[in-house]
Amino acid sequence: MNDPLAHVRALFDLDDDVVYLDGNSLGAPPRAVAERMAHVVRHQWGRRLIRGWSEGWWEAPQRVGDRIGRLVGAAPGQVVVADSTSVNLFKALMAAARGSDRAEIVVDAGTFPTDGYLARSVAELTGLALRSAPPDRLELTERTAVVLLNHVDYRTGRLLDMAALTERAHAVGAKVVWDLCHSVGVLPIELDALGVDLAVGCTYKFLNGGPGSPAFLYVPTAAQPSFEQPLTGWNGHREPFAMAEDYRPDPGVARARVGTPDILSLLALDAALDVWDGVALADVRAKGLALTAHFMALVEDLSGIEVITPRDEWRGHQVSLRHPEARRLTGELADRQVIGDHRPPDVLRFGFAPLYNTFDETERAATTLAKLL
Ligand SMILES: Cc1ncc(COP(=O)(O)O)c(C=O)c1O
Ligand SMILES: Nc1c(O)cccc1C(=O)C[C@H](N)C(=O)O
Repeated sequence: MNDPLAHVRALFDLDDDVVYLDGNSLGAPPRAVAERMAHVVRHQWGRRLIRGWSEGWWEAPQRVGDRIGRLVGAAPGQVVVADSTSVNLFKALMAAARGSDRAEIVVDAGTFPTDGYLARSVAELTGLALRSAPPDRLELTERTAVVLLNHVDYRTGRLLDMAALTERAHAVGAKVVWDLCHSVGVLPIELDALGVDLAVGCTYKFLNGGPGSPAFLYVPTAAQPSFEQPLTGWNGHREPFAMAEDYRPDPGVARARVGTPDILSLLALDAALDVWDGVALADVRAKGLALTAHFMALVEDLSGIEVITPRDEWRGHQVSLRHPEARRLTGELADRQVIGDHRPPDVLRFGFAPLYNTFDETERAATTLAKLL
């Protein structure tokens, strides 16, 4: 395949003898990050000290949010980078559910656990019921206040139809919150165009922000005045430095902020996002589909292996294989420098990051697995 992204791998600090197929859990470090962090620590923090806050740090959650907005089809002023995905899920679900005269929150069955746990807490706090339903049988009705959906399933890699499901939720007057953890940086997403109500996602996977890099939250402009999130910290205040007694939320997306941002992680993410300059998401998508298709073709007939990732284009950039000895195989692959991961009880997961993974690596991983089996 002609690979328009072949040159991007050189922007990453990777060892060529390691086949890294776990970028869907923790992305690889872009080389620019180490250099930028040294600059931030020595020059911004070191020389500017407290003055850093008025020299770009304070606005960084919105500025970096706008950079992510470009990857998810959100016009400027609608994405903030802050906190963890879990915390942002809580803000989003509470804002969507509280005050509703409807009866239930719906979450897709097989959701990543934190989403389900938080939906449960929000249901308890708001007095709504929580119903878990398979994505192809959601059965949304006028009773549904909000539905929480994982765009790409962390276990199987299945991709949901965001356009159709958002429309279905809206047809019954329900709100939809999308978890984009496994789809941001994978395929073109059109949050504004589809009229998505709220979305969250993490930045340490395909956005390569680094371990624990802050998550993002999308609140569309039209919904901002009514976005009443429960964590009314001073960073979300209209005039944080007025130190006022009463909480008055910022009129814009900054109302989704809570406390002091983790500037070092945020600026590491900012540096990591540079690798996306000049990259077309359509190319990323095409290569991701090709890498995963190639890998599936190489492993599907191996003894004891069942491919559980969809073969059609309704998949993200991971391939999940079921095998009774998944845990042992994942460990033995890692011993041979092929890094994937294991999800209990019996799933081997391989994430393909088109910015740095190659077809040669795909073949090395498949050959190593074949030898082990
Ligand atoms: C779909 C999904 N949602 C949420 C999370 C958790 O996010 P965090 O640990 O940033 O709260 C993850 C991964 O950890 C995930 O895969
Ligand atoms: N967030 C993680 C962490 O803090 C440690 C180890 C792994 C993770 C992950 O991101 C797991 C990932 N969300 C998954 O899809 O399983």
